[in-house]
Amino acid sequence: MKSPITVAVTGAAGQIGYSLLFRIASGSMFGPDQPVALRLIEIEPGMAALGGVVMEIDDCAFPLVHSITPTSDINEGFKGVNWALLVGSVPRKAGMERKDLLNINGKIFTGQGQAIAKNAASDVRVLVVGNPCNTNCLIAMNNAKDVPADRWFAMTRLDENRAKSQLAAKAGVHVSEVSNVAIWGNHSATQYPDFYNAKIGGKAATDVIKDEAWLQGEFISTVQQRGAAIIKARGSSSAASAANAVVDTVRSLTTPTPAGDWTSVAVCSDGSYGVEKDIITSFPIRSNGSKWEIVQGVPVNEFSQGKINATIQELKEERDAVKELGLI
Ligand SMILES: NC(=O)C1=CN([C@@H]2O[C@H](COP(=O)(O)OP(=O)(O)OC[C@H]3O[C@@H](n4cnc5c(N)ncnc54)[C@H](O)[C@@H]3O)[C@@H](O)[C@H]2O)C=CC1
Ligand SMILES: O=C([O-])CC(=O)C(=O)O
Repeated sequence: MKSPITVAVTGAAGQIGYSLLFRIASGSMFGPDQPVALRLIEIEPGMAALGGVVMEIDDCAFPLVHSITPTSDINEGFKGVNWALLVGSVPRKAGMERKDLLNINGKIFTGQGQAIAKNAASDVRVLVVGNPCNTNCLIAMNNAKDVPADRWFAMTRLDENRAKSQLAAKAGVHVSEVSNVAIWGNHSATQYPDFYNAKIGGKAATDVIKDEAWLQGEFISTVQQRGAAIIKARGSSSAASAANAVVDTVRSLTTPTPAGDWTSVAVCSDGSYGVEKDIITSFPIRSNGSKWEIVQGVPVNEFSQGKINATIQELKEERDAVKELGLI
């Protein structure tokens, strides 16, 4: 039996938590022979509901669950964690942009960054889901200077999965035929889902879908606005698909990327592709199972460059706003 991986999930009693915990516990995230120690973090008002979720995890009798620690104390919650999944925060409502949440959610991530630096395992990796996730990740990272920059991630995998699904539907093929979909920039309405480098059945997506006006227009806006469309339809923001994307993100970072493909996650920019350094922005990345790298040499044409510039500009503005708030 392997020794357990310790995973912290904040907002564990929330919508995403309710889908995510059972996927982690069943082995979907770390594999079918990897035990997990769950550290479930909630604010005090969420603790009663979290107690119910813990009862349900118990009632699944998962063979891989080594232990469950529900807590509202972040120092206890992040103790010894190898992975910290920062979900807990307020979701937006209809009519809001994700960055409207910065004032509400931003300050959560200063304390959590500090508590991670103080308590987590030396190999900790952190994935921020709570919105606006790129800039919340920037806040946490800047409040945890001892944790190297390559351990911080913010989630754009849901956007990648959405983009793949839209391309597959338009091309009339199964989604598994779609590869090399890069999301650039912010998890927001300015993100750029890059169809120029995407492949369908191994061919350039633009050779399979000949409708470039659709690709440049409706495709991009559908992906950018998908979160809002779900809020409108469901009355609350996407949860099961978000939890699924968390599982996909961690799996993609901890298992080798298939040859020739890449995946999307927001990481601390090292200046690749001329992007401002030290902001958290989505790139195409590859992993060998333990180390990841930004894929270099992906062609960026003039159209793509314009879209990337716009989303990076928004991230710089968000960074400046949180600097002004004293959060970084
Ligand atoms: N990056 C992405 O692709 C996506 C991000 N999200 C974001 O994820 C976040 C969570 O969404 P839901 O689970 O639907 O919200 P929710 O409101 O159902 O659950 C959030 C939970 O977090 C808890 N919480 C609040 N502050 C906390 C803190 N300081 N520490 C620990 N727990 C805290 C709340 O008590 C609540 O139980 C939202 O910010 C949402 O916008 C949602 C979908 C996709
Ligand atoms: O749109 C929202 O507020 C929730 C979210 O991040 C998404 O569904 O992509």
